[in-house]
Amino acid sequence: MQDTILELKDVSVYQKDNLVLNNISLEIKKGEFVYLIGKTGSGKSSFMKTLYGDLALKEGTGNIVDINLKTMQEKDIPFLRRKLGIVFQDFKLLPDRTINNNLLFVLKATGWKDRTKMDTKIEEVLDKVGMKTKGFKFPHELSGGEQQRIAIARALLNDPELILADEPTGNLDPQTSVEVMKVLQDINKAGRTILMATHDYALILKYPSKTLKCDDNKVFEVVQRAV
Ligand SMILES: Nc1ncnc2c1ncn2[C@@H]1O[C@H](COP(=O)(O)OP(=O)(O)OP(=O)(O)O)[C@@H](O)[C@H]1O
Repeated sequence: MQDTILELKDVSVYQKDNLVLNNISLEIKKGEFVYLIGKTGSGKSSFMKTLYGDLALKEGTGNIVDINLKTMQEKDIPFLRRKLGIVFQDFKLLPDRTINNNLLFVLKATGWKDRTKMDTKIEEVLDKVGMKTKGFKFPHELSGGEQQRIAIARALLNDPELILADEPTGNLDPQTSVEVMKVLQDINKAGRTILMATHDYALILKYPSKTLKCDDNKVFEVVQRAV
């Protein structure tokens, strides 16, 4: 299991009683950058939600960052989330506090106590996304691309073994999308595993990588044609 970050066998994903995805078997290894593509409504978000414990795994077996999704209980979900970094399309920053305080809030909520260590960590993650000088600002004082970089910094706070990014460039213009993508690429080059759901084929062409597709209730790997 050492090099395997995610392994699913015969997994089915349901929304209420509706079958969204069927018979998913796949593996993601440490260090990979994997895209998840598919039409609107094909099940990308439902797939991601199963991985971060928002949808229970009812059929099949799954292991993610050494946690068994099948036997995991409600009380184990915070532990799972701490081993994952999750990035959403709409950033989800707290509007009533500065960037530094957004990050501090997450550290405190995940058990950090030492203020000096917290400040050092915040500086480190802001530096990784090129936002070291913006910590004093409020979210609404930043552009969409900057807010997404902060959301990526937030995802890095607890050194996650896997980053799940659900349409991280969905609200950004093409140029800003490329800038955010460069940040994700750098993070991946530094050794972190990333699974990114996206509609953005231009990004995939610019940064080709292993690609999974949701279609017709299935998830399968697609081979990219050379361009
Ligand atoms: N909370 C819910 N309750 C019931 N059905 C849902 C719920 N969320 C999604 N679905 C259904 O599950 C299917 C898959 O939706 P999902 O959001 O996973 O697709 P998606 O590929 O992420 O779409 P998009 O690209 O638009 O975000 C759709 O048919 C959708 O209507």
